[in-house]
Amino acid sequence: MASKLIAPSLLAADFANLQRDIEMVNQSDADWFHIDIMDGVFVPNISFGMPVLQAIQKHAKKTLDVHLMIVDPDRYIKTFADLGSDVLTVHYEACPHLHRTIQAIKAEGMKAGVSLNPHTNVSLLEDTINDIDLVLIMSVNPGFGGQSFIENTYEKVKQLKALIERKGAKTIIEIDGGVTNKNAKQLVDAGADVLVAGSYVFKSNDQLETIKNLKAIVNT
Ligand SMILES: O=C(CO)[C@H](O)[C@H](O)COP(=O)(O)O
Ligand SMILES: [Co+2]
Repeated sequence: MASKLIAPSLLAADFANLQRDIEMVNQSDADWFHIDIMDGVFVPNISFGMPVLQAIQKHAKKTLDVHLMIVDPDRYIKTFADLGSDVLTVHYEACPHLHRTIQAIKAEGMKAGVSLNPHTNVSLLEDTINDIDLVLIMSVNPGFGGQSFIENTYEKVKQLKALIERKGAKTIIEIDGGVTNKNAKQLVDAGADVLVAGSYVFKSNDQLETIKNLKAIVNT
């Protein structure tokens, strides 16, 4: 069985000490950097944009997992490729031509991710799942870190896993929002492959130890 991955979300990092926090992730047992881009339109919050991502890319030594919470993401696919994104995830709810968007992400050499809001049913990916490299299931409403995990997520992960298997797809499943040591094991048991953790990692007293423990929990 492939090892399960941990992706600390820099949304919860100390932006006045961003390089320090990036180096912490570089040295940790974490696998990916999760980077949340919010436009204040698709979600009711603005996070950061291209200059900050450029600065992150200069120091980050692991996979850049970029989560776009923006309207009309097609406009910026090439820009995010040029900024070093390895995985580029768009929201299902923001893409009227999802199939075209997925192909455009892949054409730029990135893995294509599609994220589902808590209210969006997994079955809507029936016709695109074989083209999607990663599905990101939101386990909170997107826009803010530090929110409580929505319990219905376990059921959604199971439904998505069943869809992937039924279609013979190679898609991996990522979970984002309110992940802690309390729900991590149950999420991987339901079928998750990658867990994003923001506040749980960065607000802890020993971040390296927190990541190490989370990684151990999901791989036992
Ligand atoms: O996409 C996100 C919010 O829209 C963040 O990735 C997510 O909230 C992670 O933060 P936390 O672990 O603190 O919930
Ligand atoms: Co995110």
